[in-house]
Amino acid sequence: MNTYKEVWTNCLKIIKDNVPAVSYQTWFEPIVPVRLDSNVLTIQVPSPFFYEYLEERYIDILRKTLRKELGPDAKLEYSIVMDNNKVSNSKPFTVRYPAQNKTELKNKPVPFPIQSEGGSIKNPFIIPGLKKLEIDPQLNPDYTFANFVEGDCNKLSRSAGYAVAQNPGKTAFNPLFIYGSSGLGKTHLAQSIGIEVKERFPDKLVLYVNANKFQNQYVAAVIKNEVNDFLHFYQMIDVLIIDDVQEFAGKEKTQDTFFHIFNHLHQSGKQLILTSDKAPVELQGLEQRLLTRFKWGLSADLQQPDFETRVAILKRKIYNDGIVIPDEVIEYLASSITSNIRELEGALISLLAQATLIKREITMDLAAQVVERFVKDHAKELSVDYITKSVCDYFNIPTDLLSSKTRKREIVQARQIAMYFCKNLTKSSLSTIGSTIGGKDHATVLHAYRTISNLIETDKSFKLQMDEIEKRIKY
Ligand SMILES: Nc1ncnc2c1ncn2[C@@H]1O[C@H](COP(=O)(O)OP(=O)(O)OP(=O)(O)O)[C@@H](O)[C@H]1O
Repeated sequence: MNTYKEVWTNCLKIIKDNVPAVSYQTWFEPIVPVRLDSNVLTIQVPSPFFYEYLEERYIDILRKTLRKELGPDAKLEYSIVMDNNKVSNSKPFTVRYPAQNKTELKNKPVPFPIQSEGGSIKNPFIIPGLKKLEIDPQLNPDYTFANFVEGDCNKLSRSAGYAVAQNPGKTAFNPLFIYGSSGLGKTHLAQSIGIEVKERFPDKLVLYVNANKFQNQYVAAVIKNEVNDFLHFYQMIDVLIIDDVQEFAGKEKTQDTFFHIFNHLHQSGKQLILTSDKAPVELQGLEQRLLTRFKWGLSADLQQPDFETRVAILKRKIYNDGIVIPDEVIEYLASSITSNIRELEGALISLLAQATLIKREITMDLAAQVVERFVKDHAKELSVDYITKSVCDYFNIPTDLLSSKTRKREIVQARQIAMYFCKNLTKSSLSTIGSTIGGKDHATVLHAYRTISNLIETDKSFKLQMDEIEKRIKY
């Protein structure tokens, strides 16, 4: 029989080959194996957040490796050592996986979270020395105002963005909150502002960061005990652009930290630009005090472009790429793909690739083939809201009932099914799925996922029903 250390070392060997090096260092190296009681391995982790993160991101690989070592009944227990500075009672306590009841965790003061996925912001923690501080603003040079075609769908947002770029921090549009569905130009517009500010005011510190990356950096700072440096760094920025703030949903500590950064920057007359897939009033899982602040400046939406704007966007792209395409083909593309500019561009790129590969002229015939395939492949952009609605339609229940507190069996199961499909068919995190569907936490989503997976494996008629729902969602 292997000792607990050997078991864990064997698990680590497999895990190391299967997760990125930086994640391995961050999430697996700090783990200390503490005991093995028949098939139950206990590992010690530094905080509840650590445990939650492992459960959310790495539970599959943990389960597989552990079963390989200890057989199909392998179990994992966590011993969570609280930070001595922050918790009076530092006695470790254990949570048995699968941990469905988080009250034990919730009642303990939770130290700041941890983690790093090797965020790509270069030198995020440079301390200003004698020389002027410089940071890489993380801007895509193609995302300029010149390349952002104006139409009725984006007039207000674009002109507000332009005004902000002329006078960052000094207009009433602070924060500037840009929202709209996927692929309608939020990132492009937000980055245009950053590029314009850099051109007009080269000394201003501009930084673009996606909300997930911000969260990862924050967590990494906590691990390394560098939260002060993290705050200091962000509080120095003159124009801070945070993309996809809906991703902060359910991440309370990150929201808390962002709240402090927001206040500091706003009070110091610095500019904040935020993007989101929903208007502030519709955002779920975000603290009220943040939502209130998001509404302080201007909330401007991006809508679906009309036909003329879609044609203009394609023409701009073709012109930038130095290519010539017959007008009728451009118009055909613009009339076939209507709701998402990213997909419109994608279809154009596919068409160019096809023409190059098979050395054929770009004709209407070729365009029709490409569009047909493209529309099929990108039939639907699946979102948590869309999936929830599809599941509710299938069971013929109102969507708001799914988010209610009812314990009625069929509602609970419909909710679990919606969560299952959201985890499988979208890139949303468990926290985001949970907070969108009834304000639940990530553990509830994980539990739902496991319950439904088990049912699919064991109950044939349930599986058939699930196949039918999936078809409805996808086609
Ligand atoms: N008005 C526009 N003019 C020219 N190009 C545009 C315009 N709007 C969007 N695009 C292009 O469409 C693509 C998708 O835009 P972007 O990534 O900014 O969308 P998004 O709203 O941020 O999407 P998501 O929410 O999925 O991140 C980009 O290549 C962008 O350059």
